[in-house]
Amino acid sequence: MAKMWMRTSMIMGIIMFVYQMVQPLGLTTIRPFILRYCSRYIQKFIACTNPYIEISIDECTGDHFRLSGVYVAIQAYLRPKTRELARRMKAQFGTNKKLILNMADYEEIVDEFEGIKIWWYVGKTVSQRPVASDFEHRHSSLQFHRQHCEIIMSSYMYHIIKEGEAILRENRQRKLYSNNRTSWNRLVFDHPVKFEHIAMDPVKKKEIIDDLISFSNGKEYYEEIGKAWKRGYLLYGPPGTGKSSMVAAMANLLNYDIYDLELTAVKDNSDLRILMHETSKKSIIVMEDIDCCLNITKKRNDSVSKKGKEVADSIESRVTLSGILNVIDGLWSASSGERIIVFTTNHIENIDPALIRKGRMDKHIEMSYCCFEGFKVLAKNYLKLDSHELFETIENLISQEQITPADVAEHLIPKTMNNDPEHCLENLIQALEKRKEDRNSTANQQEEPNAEDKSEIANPQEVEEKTD
Ligand SMILES: Nc1ncnc2c1ncn2[C@@H]1O[C@H](COP(=O)(O)OP(=O)(O)OP(=O)(O)O)[C@@H](O)[C@H]1O
Repeated sequence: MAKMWMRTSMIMGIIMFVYQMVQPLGLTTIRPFILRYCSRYIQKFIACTNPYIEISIDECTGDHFRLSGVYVAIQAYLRPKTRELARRMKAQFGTNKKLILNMADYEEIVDEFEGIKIWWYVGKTVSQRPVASDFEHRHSSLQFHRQHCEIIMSSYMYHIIKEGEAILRENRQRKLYSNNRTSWNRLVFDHPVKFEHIAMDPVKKKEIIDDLISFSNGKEYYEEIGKAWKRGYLLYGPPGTGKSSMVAAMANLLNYDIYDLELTAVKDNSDLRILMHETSKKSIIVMEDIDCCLNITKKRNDSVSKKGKEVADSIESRVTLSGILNVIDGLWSASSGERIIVFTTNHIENIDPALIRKGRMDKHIEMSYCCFEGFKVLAKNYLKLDSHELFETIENLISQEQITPADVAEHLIPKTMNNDPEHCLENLIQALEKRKEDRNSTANQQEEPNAEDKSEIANPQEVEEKTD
């Protein structure tokens, strides 16, 4: 170190000496060169002696001054630390008036990674735009000791970007898209339903959650097996069993957007292709009541449901089964990023098997009538009850009657302020008992004509009289 200082001061001395010699000669033309040479040397000298490295990440990217995704991710990563460590912050209000705090200009905080200290700092730059006026933008700079360069470059930088992106994804305002003929309209997706609210067999529910999570974390796996990163789910079951709620819960679990594709609004296969290619990654594309859509059911003319017939009469969609198959397979192969396609139907028997074969619809999920486990979920959601003495009666009745979770939920919602949980449970018991009575009386009615028939046959005299 001492040697270096000696050598540097010698060189500085020589430079000063040369400069002093040159100055009185008035050699104005070579003076700037000498000065530039000196300042370059000084900069090199500082770089050699300073053991710290600085990297700047600019707020803007490219010639068009677009906001850099990496910069945004870094800001998101630093945000929790900023709240904790910074003395000066800048406040912004995001969607839903959510308060966002970032580091103020020229503020500095310290981060730590694997025992290494990293100093973060926000600076400002003024850039000259080719057309418009000069414009001021920010950069985030990190400083660290030269000896940690390898770890910072190979691990830390990737770590902060990944973490930042995960934070952004979590806080992102999700979107619900609905289509017209060839374009999507966007709304904020704000459905609060989560898997814990869905009434269904808990084993089946866990299986679905595991499947979704392993899909969303499966980038490497899908690459390894050479398959597009896509998954299809078929949700089938009677109305009111929670198919739409399940789609919303899926989107909330994975933090995906929803594209609610109304096939009856799409004129033909080529418009369908345009719509599908406009969907973004990390999304769920839903086609509800797929059996009701035009031209794609198994035996359209004789078995299409009532709703399907009404739709068929009212619009002129020429989307065909092969159009849908092509567009799904095309999307599967041509676009990058994870996507889920969900078909829902009340009549699985009406759907062409080609549309729901494994590989297109990988998982078939039956949404069925409410079981006792499902009821317990609803009782917890609506009445905040984990147990009650009336549960046993309900368990007994619900195992015999077919009642949808939507119907159970309707009985459990308190109708007036005075409705206590017990009253709601009694309402449900009454409803279940009424169903039981109705079922028994229908069964009796069906049996009665048979009894008459038998008695008629049992009395041959009467039969003879009748035939006469
Ligand atoms: N399995 C369930 N778990 C919790 N709530 C449910 C469930 N099924 C239905 N519900 C309640 O009933 C309402 C209607 O359910 P949903 O629209 O999800 O049923 P669906 O099967 O999609 O019906 P449809 O076939 O008529 O579209 C929901 O808003 C929810 O409150």
